[in-house]
Amino acid sequence: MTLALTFPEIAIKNGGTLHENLDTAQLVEMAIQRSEGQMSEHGALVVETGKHTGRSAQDKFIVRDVITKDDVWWGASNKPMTGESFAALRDDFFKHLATLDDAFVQDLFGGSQAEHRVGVRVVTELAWHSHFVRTMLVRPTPDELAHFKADYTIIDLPSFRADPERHGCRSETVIAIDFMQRLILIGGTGYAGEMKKAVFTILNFVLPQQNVMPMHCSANIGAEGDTAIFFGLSGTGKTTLSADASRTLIGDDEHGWSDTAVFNFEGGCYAKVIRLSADAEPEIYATTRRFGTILENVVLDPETRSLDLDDASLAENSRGAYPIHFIPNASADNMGPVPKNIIMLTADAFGVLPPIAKLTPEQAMYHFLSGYTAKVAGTELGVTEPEATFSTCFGAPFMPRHPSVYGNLLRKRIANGGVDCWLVNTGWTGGQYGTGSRMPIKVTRALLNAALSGKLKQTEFRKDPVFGFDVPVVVEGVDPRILDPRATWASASDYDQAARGLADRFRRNFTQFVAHVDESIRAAAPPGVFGA
Ligand SMILES: Nc1ncnc2c1ncn2[C@@H]1O[C@H](COP(=O)(O)OP(=O)(O)O)[C@@H](O)[C@H]1O
Ligand SMILES: C=C(OP(=O)(O)O)C(=O)O
Repeated sequence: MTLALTFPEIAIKNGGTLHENLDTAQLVEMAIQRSEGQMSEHGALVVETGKHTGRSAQDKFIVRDVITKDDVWWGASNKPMTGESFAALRDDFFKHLATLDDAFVQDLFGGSQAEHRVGVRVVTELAWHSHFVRTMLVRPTPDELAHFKADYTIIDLPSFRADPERHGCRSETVIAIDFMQRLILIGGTGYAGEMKKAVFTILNFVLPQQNVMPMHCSANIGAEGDTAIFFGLSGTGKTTLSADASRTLIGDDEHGWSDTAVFNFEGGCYAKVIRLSADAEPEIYATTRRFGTILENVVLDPETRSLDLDDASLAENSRGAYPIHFIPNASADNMGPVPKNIIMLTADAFGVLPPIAKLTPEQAMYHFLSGYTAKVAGTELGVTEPEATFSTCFGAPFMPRHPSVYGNLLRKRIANGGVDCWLVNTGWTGGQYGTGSRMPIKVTRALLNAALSGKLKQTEFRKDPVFGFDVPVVVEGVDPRILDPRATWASASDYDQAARGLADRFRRNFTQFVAHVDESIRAAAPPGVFGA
């Protein structure tokens, strides 16, 4: 394999400056000087990303001809790019870089467990993107920096405009990964999240070969040293629910499960801040009022510099990025023991799934491969209201290998024993999106507390006739009616129809995995018999 790019190859305009490894204060100052953003009354850096307020999922490519075909899963999420197109793109990226007066470089790690991490050199056009990526990834110690070796290079140029004909892409936006050159090119988008998701994609490619399960999940640790992981697609509550004053936060979005630990890939969190409530999410709310936090697409009063977190006029997907230690009680080393509980979060826009259900190991594998949820408005370009989707592994856009690779790793780990699995609906209750309402965060937290404390599995369950999993009948501190979604709908027959419709969708979606799993997993499909 070719090594990652080295500095001399990164040339900017004659006499221009390559700012290497600037710290937070320097980057914030430069971002403000260059009018990339403004400071809020409490010191957060507030920036706008223009039309790019979410990931450009359709613009992500993997170079095809230099890796063996079987290494990559060419599902809808991974589009192939020829080596020729990538070469042209790479040339044009370097030409574009050479027109810039300056650029920023950060040397960072993806991965907190030293034996499983990758060194990433991130070259950005914008000071605030450099600040973002430094906030989000794992910052090397001075000694590690002195000996830093980049395994991968990311070049991130929002002002670059791709040419679909010449570069073999779809639009002026491009995110292209060449695993052999170990080079990632991100152009034509201001959405900073693309950089962190690119590192996630790298680790999702690399870690299965090291027998580590990479996961789109958050993670925290209870008082007894019991780790919980929360799988979920964007917007299902990984960040919200993992920040819990009674538990130690490992991370909010991307983790590895090795033989010895659950470890965060990152060193920061990326929270959704639209309509953020100080009451329901106090720890996250507090980060919006601190120097060092970056707020993307939050509306700022130009006179008072106060924030309006309720104003979605710039974006529904407004975000706060902050280093993990801004959350009180975060783990010092971004790691915890192997999990005792696995939570699968789903934002069910049909409003038919119960707020919590207990899964057998086979059902857990079935739901992991299915990845049913709703895409939440704004998280991907073009999504304006919740949209039902099956995103395998609860993170299809970031999984370069076949889902069965991740599924088999999960299965092995669950089979080692001592893990309880739960499905949690953070989506709609009392009817589908439009009629019902979003599950109250307080209810979800109460149910999670009961599950994680070990109390919930001791209570009485009923078997759900449509979905086949076990649903608790009574949980202390929770209105029992909300536990039974059918009882929350105005019309039970409408519920039955919607539930059977979702069960059908599950079965249709799963046909793609049938050949990859054994009969016990196939038998974990929703029976869908209610009222039949
Ligand atoms: N019951 C619930 N559980 C979790 N989040 C909820 C719930 N109801 C509403 N929300 C909102 O949904 C969003 C979840 O976003 P986030 O936690 O960032 O998801 P993720 O980290 O999975 O992308 C937040 O804006 C949160 O306030
Ligand atoms: C950053 C992202 O992930 P999440 O929404 O899960 O935080 C994203 O999907 O763009």
